[in-house]
Amino acid sequence: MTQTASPWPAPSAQAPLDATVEVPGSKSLTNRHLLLAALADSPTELIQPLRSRDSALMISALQALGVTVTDTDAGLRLETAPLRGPAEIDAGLAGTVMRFVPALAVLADGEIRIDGDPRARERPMGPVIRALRDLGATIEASGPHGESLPLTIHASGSFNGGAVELDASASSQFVSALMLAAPAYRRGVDIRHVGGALPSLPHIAMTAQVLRERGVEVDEAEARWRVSPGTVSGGRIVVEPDLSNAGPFLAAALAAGGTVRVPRWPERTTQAGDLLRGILTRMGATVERQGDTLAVTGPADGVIRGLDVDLTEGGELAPTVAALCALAATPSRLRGIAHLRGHETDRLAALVTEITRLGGEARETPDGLEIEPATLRGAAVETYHDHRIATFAAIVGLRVPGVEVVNVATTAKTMPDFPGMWQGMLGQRA
Ligand SMILES: O=C(O)C1=C[C@@H](OP(=O)(O)O)[C@@H](O)[C@H](O)C1
Ligand SMILES: C=C(OP(=O)(O)O)C(=O)O
Repeated sequence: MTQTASPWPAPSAQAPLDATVEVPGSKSLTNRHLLLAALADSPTELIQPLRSRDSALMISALQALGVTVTDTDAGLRLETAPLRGPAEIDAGLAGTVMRFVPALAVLADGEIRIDGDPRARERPMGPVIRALRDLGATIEASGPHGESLPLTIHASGSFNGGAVELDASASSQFVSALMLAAPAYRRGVDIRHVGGALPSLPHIAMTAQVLRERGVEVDEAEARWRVSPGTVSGGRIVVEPDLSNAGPFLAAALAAGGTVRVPRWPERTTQAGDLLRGILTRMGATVERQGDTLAVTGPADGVIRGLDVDLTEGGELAPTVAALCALAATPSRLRGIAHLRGHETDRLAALVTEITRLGGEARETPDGLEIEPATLRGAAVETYHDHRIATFAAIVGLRVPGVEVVNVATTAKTMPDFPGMWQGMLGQRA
């Protein structure tokens, strides 16, 4: 990871926006389809996939296990082969790589080592490691209970799968990981979540949806998911734009005024980013579909309304929403997001620290944040290798002069050229 030498001066908006922003492909859909391509019975063609650090890490992981990945004009072509080790896999800071790939790697033949960035070694992994061990995997892992990266999987070329209980209250990705690899397990999986509130249910629905699209049988009940063993079909898959990454651009319409449009907004989707339509409306925006485009217009009087919202389903939207709350005229409460403490950084602590640094007022609650109206001032915002803290700062910077973003390059985790796209939205040259 490269650290930019000097902080990026976040541009302030000089006039109301009038922009159309083409958002790159969804991280969550891209990495799911990449992983499924490794199990498919025929080649997979991904059209408009995300090309970013997280998807590059997934591609490298699959290549290390024997999958052939080729660039095409429209995207990527993947052709699989029997999965094999030995392999060394870098998960970076990608939750989708560090959780999904171990569930795939148990199917390979040989020894597979998986490690990541220093922070990746702190992100929760226990439930997925324990579940794979309960199902018969041999995994050596570090950490106090042998439950964090780095890990070594001793795989034998096939895996039984079966029934397993796990606590997914720290991350929905534990459930998605097992579900995605399950069609290739001899007995599939039958997962029960036992534990506290389960976050990010739309992401589990997305996992079920992509499996079904490829011909796999999935049975969903309350806190229980069964995936039958079976063939995963290949074929041509068009990836939706990343609606969570659209978030900062749509939020810009509230922070700066004017209208921002995002084309190719899906009519129906499992992406949690679709929740933004309701959230931004509650904060004072006018949100409308114009054909396949979503258009968000900021409030005519420029006044952003605070809100009390449960983000259990869309935790990854919290930094974007928090930026608008920090600019809002009334108090806000974000609930249901205790698990954000295990994201790229402890996002609740980071948001409180950075809002405070900007002259705002914010505090942590057991499961979220409270943010009060305040007059903000410019500051150099720390980003903690977290792409969404960087985009949080950019949103605030539209309205507050003198905001700088430390290591804006960290946005490359899920967006190839965030500074260029942001300046393009403002009609400025990068
Ligand atoms: O499965 C996925 O693609 C994701 C699930 C969610 O994880 P958590 O349930 O850990 O929040 C989300 O926040 C993350 O950005 C992507
Ligand atoms: C939590 C996130 O990422 P990850 O997939 O690494 O968990 C995120 O992108 O907001």
